[in-house]
Amino acid sequence: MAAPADNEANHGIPERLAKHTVRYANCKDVNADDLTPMMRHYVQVKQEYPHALLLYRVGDFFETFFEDGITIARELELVLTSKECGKVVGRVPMAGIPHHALDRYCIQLVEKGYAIAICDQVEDPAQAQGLVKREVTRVITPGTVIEEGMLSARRNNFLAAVVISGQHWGLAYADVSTGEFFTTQHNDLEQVGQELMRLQPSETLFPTDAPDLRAMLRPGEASDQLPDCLPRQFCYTLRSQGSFSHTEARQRLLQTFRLRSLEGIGCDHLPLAVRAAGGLLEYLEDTQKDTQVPLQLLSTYVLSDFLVLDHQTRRNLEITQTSRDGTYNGSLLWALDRSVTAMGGRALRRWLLQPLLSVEKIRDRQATIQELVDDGSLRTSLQQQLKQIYDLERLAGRAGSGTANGRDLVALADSFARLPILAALVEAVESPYLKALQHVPPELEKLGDTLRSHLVESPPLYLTEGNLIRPGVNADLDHLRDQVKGDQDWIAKLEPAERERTGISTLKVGFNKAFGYYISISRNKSDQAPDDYIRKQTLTNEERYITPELKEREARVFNTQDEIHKLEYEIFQQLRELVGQHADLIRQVAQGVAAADVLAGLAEVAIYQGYCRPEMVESREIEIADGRHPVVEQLLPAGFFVPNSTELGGEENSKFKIPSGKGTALQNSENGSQEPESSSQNGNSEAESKIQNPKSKTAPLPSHPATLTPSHPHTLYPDLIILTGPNASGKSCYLRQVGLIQLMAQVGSFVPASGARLGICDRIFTRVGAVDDLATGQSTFMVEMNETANILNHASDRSLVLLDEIGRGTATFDGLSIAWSVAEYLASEVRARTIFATHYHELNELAGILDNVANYQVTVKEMPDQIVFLHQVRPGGADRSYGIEAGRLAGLPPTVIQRAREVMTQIEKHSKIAVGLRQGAEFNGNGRRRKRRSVQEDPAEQLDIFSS
Ligand SMILES: Nc1ncnc2c1ncn2[C@@H]1O[C@H](COP(=O)(O)OP(=O)(O)OP(=O)(O)O)[C@@H](O)[C@H]1O
Repeated sequence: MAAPADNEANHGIPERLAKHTVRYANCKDVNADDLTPMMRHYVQVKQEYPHALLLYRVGDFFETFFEDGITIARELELVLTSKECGKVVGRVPMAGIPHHALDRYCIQLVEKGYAIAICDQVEDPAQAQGLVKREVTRVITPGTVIEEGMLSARRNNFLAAVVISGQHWGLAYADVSTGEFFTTQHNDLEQVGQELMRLQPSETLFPTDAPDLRAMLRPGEASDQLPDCLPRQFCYTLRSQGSFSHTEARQRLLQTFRLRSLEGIGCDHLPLAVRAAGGLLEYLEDTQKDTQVPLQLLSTYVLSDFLVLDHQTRRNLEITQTSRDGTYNGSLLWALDRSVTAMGGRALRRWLLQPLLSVEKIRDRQATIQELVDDGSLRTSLQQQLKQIYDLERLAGRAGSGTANGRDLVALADSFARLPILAALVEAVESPYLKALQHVPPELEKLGDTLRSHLVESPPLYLTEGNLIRPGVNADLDHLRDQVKGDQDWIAKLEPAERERTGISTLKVGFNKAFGYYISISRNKSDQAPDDYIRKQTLTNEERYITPELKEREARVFNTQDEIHKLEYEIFQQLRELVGQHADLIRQVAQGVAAADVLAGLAEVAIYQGYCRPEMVESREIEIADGRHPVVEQLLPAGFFVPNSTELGGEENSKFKIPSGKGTALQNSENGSQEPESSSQNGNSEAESKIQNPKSKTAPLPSHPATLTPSHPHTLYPDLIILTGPNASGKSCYLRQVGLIQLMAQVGSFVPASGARLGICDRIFTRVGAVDDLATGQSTFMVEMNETANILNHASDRSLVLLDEIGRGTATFDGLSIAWSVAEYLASEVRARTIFATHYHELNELAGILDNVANYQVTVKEMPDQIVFLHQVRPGGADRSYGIEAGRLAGLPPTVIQRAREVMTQIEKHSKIAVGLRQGAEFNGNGRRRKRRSVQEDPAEQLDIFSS
């Protein structure tokens, strides 16, 4: 036996508890025979749930003892006390929570990544002979929560399972509260982490041979059981290999979904996907006990079915949260979410993280938005109706798992009642997502009628206290209620009747908890009490009596009420089961409602923010006229955002071009060596740019890319844009704006531009200024290089690559050299559509060498004592950085500024670039990109950048 605990250093027990001479802090150290029967039972149950905090019902509290007591006291800031456990064991640590506050405390524990086993009393303590019978009725883990109060309404709560074999992996994930259940398999180990990062699962199951099979690793907790490819910031539950074996997993899937083969759900040939999905189901069976949740039929997906966004890109584009502080406000989701239901909110989040590749599917979404943009009254009526639809997905889940209460079922019935109204509203629509609402399954209408006819309008929160079921539903119930009413009426009339019988006008009938009903007579009249009165209690001024009939009636009222409550609960359970049987159908309808909600919201944003419907094409071009950043423009006062156009990746026979004369139109000249436009000569003043801004809160919405007009058939769009400009001029903003517009378009949304014609991208990559990754001990430069390597190794000519500053974290020459060769490789080998923002003006030389590279700059206006940012993207490379100017404005001492200017002049005078195109970088097939300048023959000279 281990040494008893005696101080804080050993067991983390606060000093005040140590005073109580706690001898054992861990229940494993205690000999169970030395404990009282209840504590022995506690220790036995704890042994079955070593991975969970065991909350053990004692009276009105859920108590925790030993190490769990110490943990919850610390995590929930509760008073840690102790319980006497007999002579041998002495006092043991104890902390408890009131039973009515269970949910509240469970939320906190689950959020901190703990699993909780709830051991409740399963018999009435009043009836119990000896120790009250207790059982674990539920295990709550972060990924299996279904309780409303523990979930965030507008985001999914995913439970994932991962199986790895060599470089191959299978991943299944489910949202137990909504029933979604997916699986996939892939052969690149790097991608498993990316997929987990997309899902942000609350809990991930991982099979292992480790002896401590049920261990739960809280976020950040180290373990040699986890392979390096799994991100450590999630909560992992280690499971035994058994349930993840192919035979067992496959069998479980077939049984659960009553299938003969897995072919129909597309994973028959994906053993790792099957193993992950089967293992996940087994975990649910193991933890959910009586509250087994029905999941929807498993569906198989393929990573490459969707636009691939790696974690960095999701972070850099700030899709669901800002990169600076992780908040929702300021994210793309924040800018676009006008959904009115929780289901819509969750769906939009999923859509943004999984944009589409199919032009057809995108057009279906666009067509729906278009219809809702064109018909404003349809949209507002639709949204009004949608607002009254509750969270069908989760309500169906709670009904299926037997945790729904009366209010949940009434909410479902009310929601079903909205469906025919929605169907009538969309009677004459054309677009696919709205058409889907036209059909209301008759089963749901019938179910709604049943719920309404059975349940009272406002049921109570608790299910065992009656008042749930309407009269006329059940003859027995009506009879029992009549009986109670008869007795209650008799009791109500007793007072006047007894006053008359006894002649005592002050006689009263009262009730208290100890005696129930009684007849009260003041003491000076007590001699007039009739003979059949039985004295029960004497107070200073009154005598209290009962009569045999009063007690008989009273007992009947209580007993019958108990019967009524039981019967009502039974009827309610039948109703709940009936709803549970319809869970799949309800969820199908819910998905249609959620999609319509998302699209109505996107239509609203499109109108109020002046978005256009992008033309989606299969080819490579990205043409955006007067594009805007969807978030920054909402953060700035209306009209302040300066729109900028983009042309990238067009083919030779591109049919459209942005008309010249538009202040910000980008055109690549044939020879790629435009004269950089002097910043101070820029045509548009700041004021002009504001006037040109098409964004207006009330601007009519162009339904087609109106400003894209047929152009010269041989217009060349660059594949790579070198974007220069001073600090804070708007380079990053422009870069992100292009990425966000492309992403929004592939989600099916309209986009912040006056016109857009966009080829489908397979992936969007971004690399923006990194910070040191202290967690992995990587320097800024190494993080940057890792991200860049990932891009170069995975990008294709269908990718969009957005690079913001490469090579800044090392010596200038190293950085410039890397930046140059990365740009060159992307333009000549990969041909990805790329925007490369940089302060290395030397990169502008590349446009003179490669046909598919063009230079653009973000312009500023130089004033005598300040720089005015015009935020306009114009052809040409910036000739200076204004970095020294920025330093001056920031307050660097004049001598430092002066000296910096001298040094810069020297460097500029003595440096030249002597870089040719690297050997072997032949242009591919179409003959469009020709080598402009031959490779320097002398390899030493090729490396000689900035040589004096
Ligand atoms: N098109 C625009 N219209 C109006 N304001 C803009 C525009 N683009 C950027 N801005 C404003 O300018 C600020 C600086 O922009 P951004 O961070 O993109 O500059 P940058 O050129 O990338 O700077 P640095 O080189 O220092 O990283 C933004 O926060 C935004 O408020």
